[in-house]
Amino acid sequence: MAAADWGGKADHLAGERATAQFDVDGMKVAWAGSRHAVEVADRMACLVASDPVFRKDTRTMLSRKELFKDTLKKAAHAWKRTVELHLTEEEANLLRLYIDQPGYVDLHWVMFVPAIKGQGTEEQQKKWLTMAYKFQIIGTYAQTELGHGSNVQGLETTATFDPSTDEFIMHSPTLTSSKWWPGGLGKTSTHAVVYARLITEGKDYGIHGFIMQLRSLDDHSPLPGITIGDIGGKFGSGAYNSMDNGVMRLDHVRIPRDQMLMRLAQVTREGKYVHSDVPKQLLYGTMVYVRQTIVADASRALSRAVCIAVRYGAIRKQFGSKAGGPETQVLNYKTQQSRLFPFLASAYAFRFVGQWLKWLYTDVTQKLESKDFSTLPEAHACTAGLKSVTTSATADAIEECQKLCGGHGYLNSSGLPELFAVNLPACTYEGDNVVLLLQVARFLMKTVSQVASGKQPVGTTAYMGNIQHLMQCKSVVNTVEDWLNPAAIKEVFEARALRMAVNCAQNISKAPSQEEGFSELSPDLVEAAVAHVQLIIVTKFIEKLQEDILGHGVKEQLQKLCGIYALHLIHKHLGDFLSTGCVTARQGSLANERLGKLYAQVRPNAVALVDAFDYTDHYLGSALGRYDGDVYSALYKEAWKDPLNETVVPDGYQEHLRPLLKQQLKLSRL
Ligand SMILES: CCCCCCCC/C=C\CCCCCCCCCCC/C=C/C(=O)SCCNC(=O)CCNC(=O)[C@H](O)C(C)(C)COP(=O)(O)OP(=O)(O)OC[C@H]1O[C@@H](n2cnc3c(N)ncnc32)[C@H](O)[C@@H]1OP(=O)(O)O
Ligand SMILES: Cc1cc2nc3c(=O)[nH]c(=O)nc-3n(C[C@H](O)[C@H](O)[C@H](O)COP(=O)(O)OP(=O)(O)OC[C@H]3O[C@@H](n4cnc5c(N)ncnc54)[C@H](O)[C@@H]3O)c2cc1C
Repeated sequence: MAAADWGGKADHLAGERATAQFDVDGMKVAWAGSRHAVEVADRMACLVASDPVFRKDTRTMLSRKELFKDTLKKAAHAWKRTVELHLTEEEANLLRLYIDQPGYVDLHWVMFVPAIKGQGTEEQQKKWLTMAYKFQIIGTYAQTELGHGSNVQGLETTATFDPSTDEFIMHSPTLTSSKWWPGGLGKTSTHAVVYARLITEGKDYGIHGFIMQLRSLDDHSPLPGITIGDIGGKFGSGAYNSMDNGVMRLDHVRIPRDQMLMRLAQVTREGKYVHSDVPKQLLYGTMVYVRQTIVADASRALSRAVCIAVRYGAIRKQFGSKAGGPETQVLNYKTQQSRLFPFLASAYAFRFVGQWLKWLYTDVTQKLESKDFSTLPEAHACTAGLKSVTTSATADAIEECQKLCGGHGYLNSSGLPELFAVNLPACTYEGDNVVLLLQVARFLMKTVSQVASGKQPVGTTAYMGNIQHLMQCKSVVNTVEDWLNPAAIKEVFEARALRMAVNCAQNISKAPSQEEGFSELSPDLVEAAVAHVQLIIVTKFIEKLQEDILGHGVKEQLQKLCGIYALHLIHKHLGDFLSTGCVTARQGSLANERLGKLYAQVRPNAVALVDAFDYTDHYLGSALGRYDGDVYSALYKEAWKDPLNETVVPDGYQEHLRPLLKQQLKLSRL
């Protein structure tokens, strides 16, 4: 995007941009995935930024009710624009993305529609998706209950088949079976895919999905037997409070039999339960799909925080030469670089692994269509693990970026508090991160045992097949420069991950039972899972560098960022690398030395590297992260927008402040 599109004002960061040693447009293509992706993203971002309905600069000052209404307005306007402009699915998704306000439409498109696509029969898809695609109905994904979220098999809502009427009776038998959390459920959704225990012929067949109409399509009132509301305010101002996460109780609500999603299993007219030949885990397919999209969200959120902190760090000056010379840009402090540049590298690393994960998901989906279910366990492990590691790292990094921006980072106008509050729940929704890492660990333990019995692992666990070498190899690194070698880096990550997994497997085998061992060792298993996932991220970054990457200096910058990503992990998790004997203390300190050199090389490119994310000022929503770097004017201007500044003398002065001051004055005169 050209500077003029950002307002064409003085560029306080021009000096920083002049020191870049690479082609920023080429980097934009590498980041977005293709020239086409850059072009569409630019067009949609500008469409949103130039439309007054999509303003969000006073969002954190709105009451919950005002914010919710504003979300309804934006969603309706977005749909109107989508129809008027005949936007493609790709364009419409990006439009929603740049509007940047969580709302019911996210659940409708990201969960309700995919759940019906994945679990509905062709006939059911035809009926329900036709209405959903035209927004004649609004849907959500109602799985979690007050008493159970992680343990899906523990859900209590029942769907009891009544053969006398050919209906299911949907019921919440206890307080804890109340549906709790589904986005859009509180006030908006007309329909939902509701997960409930299927009971027929007196037998409980476990959790299945059912399509339910919740509200009247005439006046939006809940249908008989359904009690629905919003679950209340959430963390932070603005942020996820635009979403009406809901609570729902069902009192013997009847739905036709054909509203059970019947791709995985069916109930016949007579009430017989019949299971299809597809694995029952496909019930969890929607979650696999969404976890994959969340990795892309994490890289976006992290890149926004880093963009703000880098640009501000280049503007902000503190302390200077004793002789009264110019003050130092805080970005020049080595401590600032060692805290911030690993996040910059992580943003790129997560972006590339997210692109790969999207490919993996598409590949698995195609295989499933031809009834090849062999890659499902790996897809589950990869989506669960990457969702977990990227969202946890992103939430931590956004919080640290606030600190990196000092006091101004704590202001809502920095954009960081809202960014943190919106992304923090990604560590919990779509599966608590620890629960998901334990799923990865379970997959790893199975793979280790298969390797032990001579089976050759494939895909992201293929490295485990090299067990003879990886269990006893020593890193070849001898000089600082040796840490530039991708093969040397990959080897230590592989050895660390494998040794941690094998240690766990050996310790589990000493326990009285597999289950007890798994439970006792769960903290170690989580660490082994993290090591495996970090290896995937490092590997995919290295593989990205083997592709054709166009643009002067682009590949060189990415090589440096890949080095920073890998070496900062070695530095951070040195305990793992030392205790598993993959690197020595000396090699660890050489890695750290290399890291310092890489930070210095990235420094002149830092602002250009965040420019390559290609974010408009509207999307970034930060006085500190403005493209033109005019930070202080922006902060000053933003302050005056606060409702407290609407009057010079505040409300409450007459009732509370004046009497207090007068009283104290009187007392002092006595
Ligand atoms: C250029 C860029 C363009 C971008 C355009 C993007 C457009 C975006 C537009 C706008 C942006 C808007 C932003 C939207 C962002 C996303 C919105 C996100 C909204 C979030 C809303 C949140 C929703 C939710 O949270 S829904 C509820 C989620 N709940 C959970 O995740 C529950 C977690 N629990 C579980 O998954 C399970 O209970 C469990 C896995 C923990 C345990 O399962 P269980 O059956 O009890 O037990 P287990 O014995 O462990 O497993 C049995 C076997 O099954 C295997 N398995 C488990 N899960 C799966 C699976 N998912 N798939 C495959 N297999 C699975 C498991 O490994 C076992 O196998 P084994 O062989 O027997 O070992
Ligand atoms: C903003 C937001 C939006 C959401 N949207 C939806 C939605 O649209 N639809 C929907 O159905 N749900 C939704 N959810 C619910 C979400 O999916 C659940 O909150 C999530 O799956 C975690 O489950 P839980 O809340 O039961 O946590 P719990 O499982 O109760 O977790 C509590 C703690 O226990 C730990 N723990 C749990 N089990 C284990 C274990 N086996 N081993 C070790 N530790 C364990 C966890 O790590 C965590 O620290 C949403 C949640 C949030 C926060």
